[in-house]
Amino acid sequence: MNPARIRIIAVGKVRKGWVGEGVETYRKRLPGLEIVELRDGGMAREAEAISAELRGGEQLVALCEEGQSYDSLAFAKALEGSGSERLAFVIGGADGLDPALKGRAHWRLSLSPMTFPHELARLLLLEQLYRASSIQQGGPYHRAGA
Ligand SMILES: C[S@@+](CC[C@H](N)C(=O)[O-])C[C@H]1O[C@@H](n2cnc3c(N)ncnc32)[C@H](O)[C@@H]1O
Repeated sequence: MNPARIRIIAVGKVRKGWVGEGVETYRKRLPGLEIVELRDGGMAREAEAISAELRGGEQLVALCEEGQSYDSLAFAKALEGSGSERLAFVIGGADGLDPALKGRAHWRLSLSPMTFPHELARLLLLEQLYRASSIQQGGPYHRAGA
């Protein structure tokens, strides 16, 4: 997996230091992956800002509880299957993502049926992206069931 074809577009800042540390740890392990932070300000405005941020040819992956869920091996495979497509993983703010935006997403991805604060969703997504990259490379990071 080439992390440079992945962007995370996230509404809201990471305010908790310990979450920020985790985000930075995994971001460094995924060189080239870009994180774009957008201001929070209501679902409709946020949806406009997200749409304006998306690049032509980039596939929108909306993070939402009700999306498709995977185990880590299947997620790694799904990412591999997306070939060289450029992916924008979009994380909503406190109000969540606009339903119309989710409706036009190429892929709706759930990290769990439970709801997480956006900061934790960012950290969990990064960790799973790193895990997927390690699985694809046959690295020792992923030990299923361990
Ligand atoms: C606090 S949550 C928003 C909750 C909001 N009440 C809702 O119904 O969407 C903030 C963002 O984190 C992400 N998120 C939270 N839990 C998630 C999960 N289990 N799977 C995927 N994304 C999640 C989503 O992008 C969501 O828009």
